[in-house]
Amino acid sequence: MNTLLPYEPRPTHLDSWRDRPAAQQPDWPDPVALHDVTDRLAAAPPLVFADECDRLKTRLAAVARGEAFLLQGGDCAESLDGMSAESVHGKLTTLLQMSAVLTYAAALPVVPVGRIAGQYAKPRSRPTETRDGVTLPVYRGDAVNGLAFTPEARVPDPARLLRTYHASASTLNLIRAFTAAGHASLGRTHEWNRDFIADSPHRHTYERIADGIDHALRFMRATGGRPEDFDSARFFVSHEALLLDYEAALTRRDARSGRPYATSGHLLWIGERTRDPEGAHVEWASQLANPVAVKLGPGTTADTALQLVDRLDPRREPGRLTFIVRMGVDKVRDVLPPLVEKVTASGAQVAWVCDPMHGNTMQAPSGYKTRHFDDVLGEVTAFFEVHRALGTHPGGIHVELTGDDVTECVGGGHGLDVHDLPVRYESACDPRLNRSQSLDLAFRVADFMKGDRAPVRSGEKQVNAAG
Ligand SMILES: O=C[C@H](O)[C@H](O)COP(=O)(O)O
Ligand SMILES: C=C(OP(=O)(O)O)C(=O)O
Repeated sequence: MNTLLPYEPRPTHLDSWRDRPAAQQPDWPDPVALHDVTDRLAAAPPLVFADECDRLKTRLAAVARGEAFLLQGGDCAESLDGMSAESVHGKLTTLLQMSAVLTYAAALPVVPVGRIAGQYAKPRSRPTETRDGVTLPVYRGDAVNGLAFTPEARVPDPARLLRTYHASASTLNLIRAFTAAGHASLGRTHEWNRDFIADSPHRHTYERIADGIDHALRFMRATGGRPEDFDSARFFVSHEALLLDYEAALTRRDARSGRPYATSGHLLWIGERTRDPEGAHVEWASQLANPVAVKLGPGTTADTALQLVDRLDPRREPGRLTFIVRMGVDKVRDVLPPLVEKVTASGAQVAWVCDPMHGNTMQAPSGYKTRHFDDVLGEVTAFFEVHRALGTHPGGIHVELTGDDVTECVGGGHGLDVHDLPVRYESACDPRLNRSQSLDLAFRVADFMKGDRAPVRSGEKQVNAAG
C-alpha cells in the first residue's frame, strides 16, 4: 500500500443498494453512456478526504451533545453555467458572517457547512411539467438535464455528471483558497457585518449584538487570542446524495482504516422523498463512514425516525446522524416533540437541525414559488421552543440562501413583497434568502438566543399559502 495515497486506487463496489427501490432516479436514455461516465468518475480523484469527514463527524458529535451549533446553507440548486468566483465568495462570506453572529449569541462554536460544491440534483414532486399545453420531463438539476423548456434540454445526459464533478472540484478549490487567505477570520467577517447593520432598518436592535461582538473581540485580543485563527475557517461542504450512480462511483475505501467514504462531499444528506428506511439511498448511506443527515418532513412518524436510527446509526455514534426537520411553521410544534422524545429515549445521540425553508413554500399570485421570511423565522423559533421545553439541544439551522441580492423570498428587513419577485428571481428550483435576509435571520435568531425570548417579527405577511 502506498501510504501517501489516502484511498485505495481501485474503487470498491458497494452495490447492495442496487437491489433496493431507488426513488427519484433519472431515466437515463443511454445506459452505455452512463456506464462510461461512471467508470470515468470511479477513476477520478476524490473531492474530499477521509480525515476531513472524520473531523466534521467529531464536530457534529459536539452539536449532538449540545456543545456546538450547525449552520448549513447555500443554493437550492447550484448551476453549472452560473458558477463563478464571485458567487462562491458571496455564499461563503454570507455563511461566515452568519456564523460570527450565531457564535457570539449561542456562546458555542458554530460548524459552518455549505450546501455547495455538489448540490446539482433535485428531487421533484412530479415527473413532468406542462406549459401552454406542452408536457416535458421535469428539470432535475444541472447534474441531470437542462432548465430550458425544450425537449432536447430535458433529456437526462450523463455527460452532465462529469461536469458536476469538475464544477464541484473548482468550487472546492475556491473555498479552500478563500479560507486559506484569511477570508474566514472572525475580525474580517465582523467588519462586513458592521457594513450590513449600517444599512439595516433594524440597526438599533442589531447594534447591541455587534457591540457585544466588539467587546468579545477586544477581550480575545487582550488575552492573546487571534481572531484571524478563529475556527470557522474550517469550512465543510454538503449536498443531497440523490443520484446514486454518481455517488457510488465516487465512493472509495480509505486505505488506512479500510472504511468506505463518499468522497463527493463531507456531509451527505438523504432527502424527504428518498428516506425510505428500506430504500436504496438509506442502504447506500448505511455503509459509509461519513457523517450523514436525513430530512424529516411533517409526515414522519416516531417509528420511521427510530428505523432510520437503527439503519444509519446502529452503533449510536454521536456525530454520525443528523436529523434535519422541515415540518412547516404550522406543524413543527405538534410533529416534532414525539420524534425528539422517542429518539432521545432510544439512546441515540443525533443532532437536531431545523430547515425552515422546505415546509414553508407557497405560490405567489404571479406563479413564482416563494417563502415568507416570517414563516422561516417562525419555524426556527418554534423549533427552539420545542427543544427548550424538552430540555434537548436545538442543534442548528439549514437554509437555502445566496450572497446575491436576489428577490425570491418575501419579507425580511427590507420588506420585499410579491411585486418584487420578478426583479431578480434566479433560482432554478426553490426560492432562497438573499444576503440581507440571511443576515437578518442570523441577527434575529441571535437576538432570540441572547434574550431568551421570541424574536421580533418583521411585519405582516403579504402572500397566502398556496397549499
Ligand atoms: O428543493 C426541494 C425540492 O426539489 C423542490 O421543493 C421540489 O419542488 P417541486 O415541488 O416544484 O417539484
Ligand atoms: C429537496 C430538498 O429538501 P427536502 O428533501 O426536505 O424536500 C432540499 O433540501 O433541496
